[in-house]
Amino acid sequence: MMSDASLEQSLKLLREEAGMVCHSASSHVIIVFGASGDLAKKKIYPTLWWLFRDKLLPSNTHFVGYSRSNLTVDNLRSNAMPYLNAKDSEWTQLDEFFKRNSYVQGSYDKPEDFIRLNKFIVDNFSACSNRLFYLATPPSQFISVATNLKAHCTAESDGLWNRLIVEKPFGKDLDSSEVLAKHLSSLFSEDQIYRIDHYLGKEMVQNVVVLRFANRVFSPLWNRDNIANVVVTFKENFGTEGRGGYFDEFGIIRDVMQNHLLQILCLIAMERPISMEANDIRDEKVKVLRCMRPLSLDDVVVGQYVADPENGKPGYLDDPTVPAGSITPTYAVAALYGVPFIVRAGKALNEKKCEVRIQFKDVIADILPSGAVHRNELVLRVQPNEAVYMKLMTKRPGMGFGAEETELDLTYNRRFTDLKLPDAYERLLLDVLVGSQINFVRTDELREAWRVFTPALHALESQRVAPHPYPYGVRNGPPQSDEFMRRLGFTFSGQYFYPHGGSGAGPVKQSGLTNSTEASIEF
Ligand SMILES: NC(=O)C1=CN([C@@H]2O[C@H](COP(=O)(O)OP(=O)(O)OC[C@H]3O[C@@H](n4cnc5c(N)ncnc54)[C@H](OP(=O)(O)O)[C@@H]3O)[C@@H](O)[C@H]2O)C=CC1
Ligand SMILES: O=C1O[C@H](COP(=O)(O)O)[C@@H](O)[C@H](O)[C@H]1O
Repeated sequence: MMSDASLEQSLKLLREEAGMVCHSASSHVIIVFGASGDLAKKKIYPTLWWLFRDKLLPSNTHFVGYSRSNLTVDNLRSNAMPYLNAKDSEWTQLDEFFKRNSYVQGSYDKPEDFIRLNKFIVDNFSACSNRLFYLATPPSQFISVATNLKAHCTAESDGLWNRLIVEKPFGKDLDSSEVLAKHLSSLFSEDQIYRIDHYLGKEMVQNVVVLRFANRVFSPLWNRDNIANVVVTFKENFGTEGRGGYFDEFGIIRDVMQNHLLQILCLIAMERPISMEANDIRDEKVKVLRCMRPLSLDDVVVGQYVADPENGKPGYLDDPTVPAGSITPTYAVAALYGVPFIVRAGKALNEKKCEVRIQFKDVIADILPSGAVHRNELVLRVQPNEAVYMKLMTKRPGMGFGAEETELDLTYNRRFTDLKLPDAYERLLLDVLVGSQINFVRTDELREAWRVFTPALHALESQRVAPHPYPYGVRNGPPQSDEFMRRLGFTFSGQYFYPHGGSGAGPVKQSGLTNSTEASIEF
């Protein structure tokens, strides 16, 4: 009788003879599920094109779009065209890119469609292809797509890999996220699953670890003895505008706060990881989350934008894709356990911006006149116009002896000229191709994130808490949010003056100030 080992060896030889074993990949195939959708046209196809154009992809890479719609590659191209930013001089290369594309129409739940997709890949490229599956479908399809992929469409030879990119939202609360996580992990191993949070691919978010751990000046100050509060802000100056169908089911907390802002916060709050390995960094992020107690209703203020007759902008409920009477929050500010950490996110505000603001505790300024000294702030501006600046006090230059608030300013586009920063998706897609999980969310991180937010989300929904109204275009959601932040210790002096223009255009003056002299105090 044959031993198990020799049986396995004989089978291997037979498979090799039949051409079923690959020693290494001869090509890479990137399969986009949900190729007809919004994300595909606005983010995924442009990213693939930029990576192709800049020759950052393995040479023999092919792209297969898959969705239920009856489409052609030409349709994919024209849908994505407005987002590709292709110059006239790049036209030939763009044609080359689309020649590498194909499209397969199929369902997300019928095994025969996935068998057909598999045959398409093997017939048109090679059985020896690494496969990257991008799940850009509505989350309701994740389970059936993953199940069918595993059963009928993965590369099944040693030496090849299958990787799965899963877009957010990863569930709607702790329970639904656990169901999804368990299902995916019954099919694919953790190192095959890439849960994408595109904020982790943004330049300034990537910079947090370097800024914190490569600079001696910050480490002794980075603790609750010196930091009064940390505010992580996400603002958009537009509303849902036709995307209400998706948004209304989730709301701003699930859309932005539980994922993007919490990830940034973890990088700000974590202890030094033992190395830059993906799991060492993610271990530290999980420790931060595990220290946080679950949010209750007292820890949040929610708002919903209403029409502003002065600027003619519509309210959330005026969006025809939003259900009548919806109480879904479009703005939220929450206090997370710790320093405190304040996270806030809102649609239809006065500007588009994402930043981290670290307010240091007040100095004992008893040798200076009262009110002359403002607390230091370190600001990491994620977007727009990446910048790191520290607001601090200096003597006003000249004969006088006034104290003036000014800044140490590292504005990227002034300091790093000719800089082309990669789009977050470009960086993250390359990470997946090289097998780096460093910028992706691990199952236990996700579980902890939902543990923190689920009680408040359930309470808001079960008690039908009405969000506070705020007019489209205001600075910080409903008036209750500034009050909430003040109670948590955030202070705003309103006297700072930045002469060069900031995230917006032109010189920046705070209310009541006309120039830097007025912002200083003589003594
Ligand atoms: N390198 C650069 O480009 C630099 C740019 N600047 C620019 O200078 C300007 C001022 O900078 P900075 O002091 O950091 O930012 P701001 O003065 O705009 O805001 C400081 C903080 O106070 C909040 N705030 C603003 N107004 C009020 C208010 N009336 N009541 C309560 N809170 C308020 C802000 O909230 P909210 O976010 O909601 O407004 C923010 O959290 C900005 O435009 C900035 O971009 C400054 C330094 C460097
Ligand atoms: O994930 C999301 O992010 C976008 C904002 O992304 P950005 O890179 O343009 O800042 C947000 O508009 C959207 O609602 C949300 O789902």
